Amino acid sequence: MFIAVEGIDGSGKTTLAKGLERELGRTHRVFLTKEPTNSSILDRESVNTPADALSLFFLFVHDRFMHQDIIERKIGEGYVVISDRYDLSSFCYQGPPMEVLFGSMEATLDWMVSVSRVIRVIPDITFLIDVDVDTALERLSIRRTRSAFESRALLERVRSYYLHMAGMRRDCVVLDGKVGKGELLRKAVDEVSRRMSPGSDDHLVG
Ligand SMILES: Nc1ncnc2c1ncn2[C@@H]1O[C@H](COP(=O)(O)OP(=O)(O)O)[C@@H](O)[C@H]1O
Ligand SMILES: Cc1cn([C@H]2C[C@H](O)[C@@H](COP(=O)(O)OP(=O)(O)O)O2)c(=O)[nH]c1=O
Repeated sequence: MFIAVEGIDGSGKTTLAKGLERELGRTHRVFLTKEPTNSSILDRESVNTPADALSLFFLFVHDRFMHQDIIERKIGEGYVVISDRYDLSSFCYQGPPMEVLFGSMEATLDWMVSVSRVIRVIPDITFLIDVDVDTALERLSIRRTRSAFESRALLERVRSYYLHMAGMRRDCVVLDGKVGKGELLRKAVDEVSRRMSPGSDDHLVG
């Protein structure tokens, strides 16, 4: 099984991904990973022009193109794979600054989804942790640095892209990120348990 955790910066992805690793790790072999795998992609001053977003989109898709082979291998070895961010991050972060090239969110996403067909390993479940931008930024304010992606206006657009994508993708499960960490984790674990077929033991610790 392949689980992705998505949401705006500060939504609680890393907390949930680690919680899932711990809880699912009681009964399954778990491989926790993240994107970008190549964090030098993030060493940029500005990401707001369409040209910046376009080159970033290709860099992130390339990073994922390589990453999917590792994920596929781990799934084949019987692991439950959890990725902190995956393909929705590219659509939802690079989409807003590129929208001017396509005229609408729908047209932008159509193009991105089409380019992203090179990514053949798609999550069984994508948890989208949905929180309002104020809450997310408040949580991030205790962090030392902020990435160039974390401006309020952009995060509002990113959130609306995420909610739109959730309506388009069958693997997407929207979780209310305002609930406490424990409750959020419980809901996610329940959802995973429901999706794992009852008799299946192919992910069990041997
Ligand atoms: N459900 C939650 N309720 C309250 N605070 C949370 C919750 N989940 C995470 N946090 C806190 O918010 C901050 C950002 O969480 P983190 O998991 O790093 O977010 P992300 O990976 O989405 O940027 C951390 O200080 C974390 O302890
Ligand atoms: C994977 C991916 C990440 N990003 C951005 C979103 C985040 O701001 C940043 C990831 O930074 P990271 O330091 O991993 O942060 P966080 O814990 O906040 O998720 O990269 C994209 O814009 N597109 C992508 O495809």
